[in-house]
Amino acid sequence: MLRYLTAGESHGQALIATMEGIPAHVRVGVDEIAENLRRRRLGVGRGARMKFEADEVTLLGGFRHGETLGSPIAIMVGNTEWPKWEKVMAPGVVDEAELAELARNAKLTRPRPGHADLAGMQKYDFDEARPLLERASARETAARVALGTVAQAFLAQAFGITVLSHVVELGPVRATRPDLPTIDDLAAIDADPVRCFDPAASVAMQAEVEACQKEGDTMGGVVEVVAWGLPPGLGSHTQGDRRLDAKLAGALMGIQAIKGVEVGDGFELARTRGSLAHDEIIPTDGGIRRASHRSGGTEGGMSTGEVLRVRAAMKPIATVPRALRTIDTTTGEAAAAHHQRSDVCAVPAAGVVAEAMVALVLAEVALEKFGGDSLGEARRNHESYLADVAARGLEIGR
Ligand SMILES: Cc1cc2nc3c(=O)[nH]c(=O)nc-3n(C[C@H](O)[C@H](O)[C@H](O)COP(=O)(O)O)c2cc1C
Ligand SMILES: C=C(O[C@@H]1CC(C(=O)O)=C[C@@H](OP(=O)(O)O)[C@H]1O)C(=O)O
Repeated sequence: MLRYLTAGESHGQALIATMEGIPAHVRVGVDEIAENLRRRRLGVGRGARMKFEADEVTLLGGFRHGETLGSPIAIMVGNTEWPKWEKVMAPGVVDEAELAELARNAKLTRPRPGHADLAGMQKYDFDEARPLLERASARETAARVALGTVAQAFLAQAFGITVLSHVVELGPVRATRPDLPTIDDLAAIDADPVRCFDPAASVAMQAEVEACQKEGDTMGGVVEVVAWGLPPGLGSHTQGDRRLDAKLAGALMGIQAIKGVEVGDGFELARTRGSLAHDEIIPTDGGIRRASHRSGGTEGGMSTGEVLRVRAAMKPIATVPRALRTIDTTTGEAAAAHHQRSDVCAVPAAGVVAEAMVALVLAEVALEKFGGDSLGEARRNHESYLADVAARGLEIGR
């Protein structure tokens, strides 16, 4: 069983991520985690904070000599900007004078439409947005990317699974994407400023972000996560909450600002006749293959053994510089929503977060199917299952 939690505020001292269930002997180090955190900060449209703040990774538990121990993992991602926020975010009691000073300077009483500010103030009984936005902020996704890196290392080393992502839409611009991207297609995607496969679309997307920034506006978009090397049979048709599709949708919708998820051709399939919507099964030498790849690699809530493809739609950033209408909660009067600094577009970064979430789901369902307290045990269980599937003439031809 895989379970994980994150803690920590956006402008707090650090984020903490813990995870239990990853087998022993998975090789993963600070450098790999730091590299994925670096990827998460990239992309056209990210705000000023991404330039001056750094993620400081410390492995606090669950690792020894570059490998997992099979014990609970604890990772800390430090905020280098903490000294500037020590007073505002002090976890301990602060004296009355200091509290009054903070209130005079920084009370956020004009909640932003589209962010957690207003619903959070209503629900948690706060008279300003600061205590809400701190945890609602997507800064938290750094902790999930750290965990996702460990999940990715486990998937690669135990089963040969690779998980990557790319941007397929940014605002109104759509990329012409390959029906079935290869690992090579997406391996170099970080070199593109919007992490897009299609060079012409990338140029148009960058222009769109620039125009948006000039006009004091913000943007959303769509990312696609692709996973290669899955065996058939991860997830289960037997219960709604065990369906791989349900787990993927839940995990992706758990990312801040994600408002829609599609598995495979998703909504497009709803507009297509059955004769053209499904992936026909064709015999090959000693096995089977599919004539198309519309399902995205799941059927009946289980992986089919084909390439997994899932997309997530991100709404535009809520902190719109051309401030939106709101109220001042101290007076009840109409006001402009608070705005200090912000990303204009964080879709390329959301792709890296989506990769981490898909990897965490795949690690969970793979552990459910194959178990294993050590990497070797998980690997053996996987190999013996594949050998059995092949012996029954049902091997997936590649
Ligand atoms: C990587 C990433 C970066 C984000 N950056 C910002 C930002 O700079 N400003 C902002 O207002 N929202 C940003 N967001 C979105 C907010 O976190 C999100 O709008 C907020 O949590 C409300 O979304 P929800 O309605 O889905 O919870 C970002 C989201 C992600 C995934
Ligand atoms: C810090 C990160 O993203 C932040 C996510 C975020 C939000 O509201 O979600 C708002 C911005 O922070 P601030 O309001 O302090 O400028 C982003 O920079 C990060 O991704 O590491």
